[in-house]
Amino acid sequence: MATEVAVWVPATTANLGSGFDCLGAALDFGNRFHFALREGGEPVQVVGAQIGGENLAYRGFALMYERLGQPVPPVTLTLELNVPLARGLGSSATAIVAGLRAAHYLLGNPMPESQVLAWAVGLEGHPDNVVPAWWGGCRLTCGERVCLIPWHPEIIPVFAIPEFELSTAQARAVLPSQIPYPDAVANLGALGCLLQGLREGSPELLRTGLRDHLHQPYRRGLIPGYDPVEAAALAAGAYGVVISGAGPTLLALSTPAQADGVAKAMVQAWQGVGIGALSRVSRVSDQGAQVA
Ligand SMILES: Nc1ncnc2c1ncn2[C@@H]1O[C@H](COP(=O)(O)OP(=O)(O)O)[C@@H](O)[C@H]1O
Ligand SMILES: N[C@@H](CCOP(=O)(O)O)C(=O)O
Repeated sequence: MATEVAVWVPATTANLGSGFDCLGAALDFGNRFHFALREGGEPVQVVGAQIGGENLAYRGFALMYERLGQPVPPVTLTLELNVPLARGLGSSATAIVAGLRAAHYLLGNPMPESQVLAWAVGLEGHPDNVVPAWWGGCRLTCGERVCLIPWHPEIIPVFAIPEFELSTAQARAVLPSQIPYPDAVANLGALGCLLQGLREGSPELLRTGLRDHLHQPYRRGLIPGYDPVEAAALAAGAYGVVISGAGPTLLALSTPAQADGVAKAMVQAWQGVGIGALSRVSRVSDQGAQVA
């Protein structure tokens, strides 16, 4: 039996506007988690980075042993993090997927992959970052059904990542428990347009499809600078701007030719309201979580 394993998991951008809690895409950067079993000592030693809250990589790791009725072995966990924490780029999903995948591997892969994925989704609470992190690509999840959504290669995701954090828990706390019927209907139409727009690379369909009525109206107030950053991206030629995951990172979809200009405009707009930000011109990647 192996006693150590490394798992790489991609960052994700979830929701993509109208696909709240069901649509997300894997990106071309990610986190690496190395797990080495020990004979004894404290349950977990973490090396490489400090996580503000609970270490969800260890939580996922321990969950696998618990579900199989086995004692959780002491482990040294080494983190190589490239996904910023609490920014809406799926950091928690990388950790959960890595923990479960690592423990599953070390136990000899005894469970169907679909069961391990379901446990990962259960721990995160929604599938739209965990599922693309697991499989790669852009994925729509509906119950147990997962669809690969074609992503036109001329659509470039451009991220503006502000210096402040916003936890997913905070961003979910502002959502109402009920929404008006017209808002639900508007999102049904928008999601249809978005999926078609992502497939065709159609600017008109993307503009319509990125409009959301379920979460963004309630969350944008948590993101100082949202309005000027959105306006700057649109003026620089973006198809639209949405909150990446639960925020505060903002995602613009752009043509390849305009991507660098959109990135620069978004960062400048954030700086204009006194908030530091970094940009990242990314790609949707086919590569899901990898055990090495
Ligand atoms: N890379 C990581 N490794 C371990 N635990 C993590 C990691 N990223 C996030 N977490 C845990 O998940 C919690 C929730 O993160 P969250 O606000 O959902 O961030 P994000 O939106 O970036 O996924 C964090 O407070 C932390 O306890
Ligand atoms: N659908 C979730 C997505 C959270 O993604 P994260 O990258 O912020 O963890 C939500 O919008 O709450």
